[in-house]
Amino acid sequence: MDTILSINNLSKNYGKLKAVNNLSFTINKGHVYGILGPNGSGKSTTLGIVLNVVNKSGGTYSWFDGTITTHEALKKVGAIIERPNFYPYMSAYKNLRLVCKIKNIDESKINEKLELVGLLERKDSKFKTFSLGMKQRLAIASALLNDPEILILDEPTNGLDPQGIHQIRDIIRKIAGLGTTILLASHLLDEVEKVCSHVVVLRKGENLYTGRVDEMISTNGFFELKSENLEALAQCLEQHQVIKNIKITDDLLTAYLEDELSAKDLNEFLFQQGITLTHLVKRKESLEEQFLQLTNKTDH
Ligand SMILES: Nc1ncnc2c1ncn2[C@@H]1O[C@H](COP(=O)(O)OP(=O)(O)OP(=O)(O)O)[C@@H](O)[C@H]1O
Repeated sequence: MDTILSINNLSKNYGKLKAVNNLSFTINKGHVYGILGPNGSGKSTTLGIVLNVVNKSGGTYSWFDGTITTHEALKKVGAIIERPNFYPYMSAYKNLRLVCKIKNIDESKINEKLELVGLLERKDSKFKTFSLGMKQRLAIASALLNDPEILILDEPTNGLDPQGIHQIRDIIRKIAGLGTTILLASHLLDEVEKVCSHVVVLRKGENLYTGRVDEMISTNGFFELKSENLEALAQCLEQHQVIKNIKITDDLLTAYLEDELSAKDLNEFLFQQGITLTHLVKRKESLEEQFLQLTNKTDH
């Protein structure tokens, strides 16, 4: 598998503050990666380091297996790490034409990228007439002009209205579908869940989880159960080997699983013990619950 970026034990200190603490992860071609963490967890600092705008304190990173210099590598990277900034009185098209001139890119790409972000019809409108969402989409088009190997976005939907958020997420998925690797930083769990295939979870600069988003839900899940006799139900479940522990809240019993157990098998087992359920739902923790668990675990 082609490696786009590998980060090894990367650290950044601001005085005593460890903004990034011994962080390691690898980005492979063709996936959508999320760096997920609350505000101040070190997402922007990490992006700043690999984009060569923030100096690291320790560790290493290498682009494209270290086969080319960082300077050359960054020519294959499209990044938006600040609010989009273009000339307000110039049209979208003319702004992108200027970017092409500066970066020595063929102008023929402009229409294709404007189309991709849904702005082709507005190409002659002045930048200052654009909504925030349109400005962000123009920034994405601009970052894609040189067909980068990877697109890096820092909080791409910050400040946008629901429709704007939806459009940006659709565009990110579309770009990924065309084969571009994506790395996005976000503090929004559902954004990562909806857009990314892989995630690096950060808290106070430390890596709490790295892996596939779907595998992050690593537990076997739990059952939510109700019965007219909760006491008897609880006693019965305690004898079941696969039930790890039980929690009762009002009339709802939650039974956490240590191993695989189907709803059918549990229902049969309870019925044989003379217990009739009035409610049976099998659930897995959402990424949000999992994320909260991960962040709580290290909260001393
Ligand atoms: N130039 C700086 N000088 C001192 N401290 C800094 C500097 N830049 C960032 N920090 C601190 O480093 C930590 C990580 O900040 P960073 O911006 O990387 O986090 P983040 O996860 O991107 O959060 P946000 O979404 O709020 O930007 C924070 O505690 C922040 O205050």
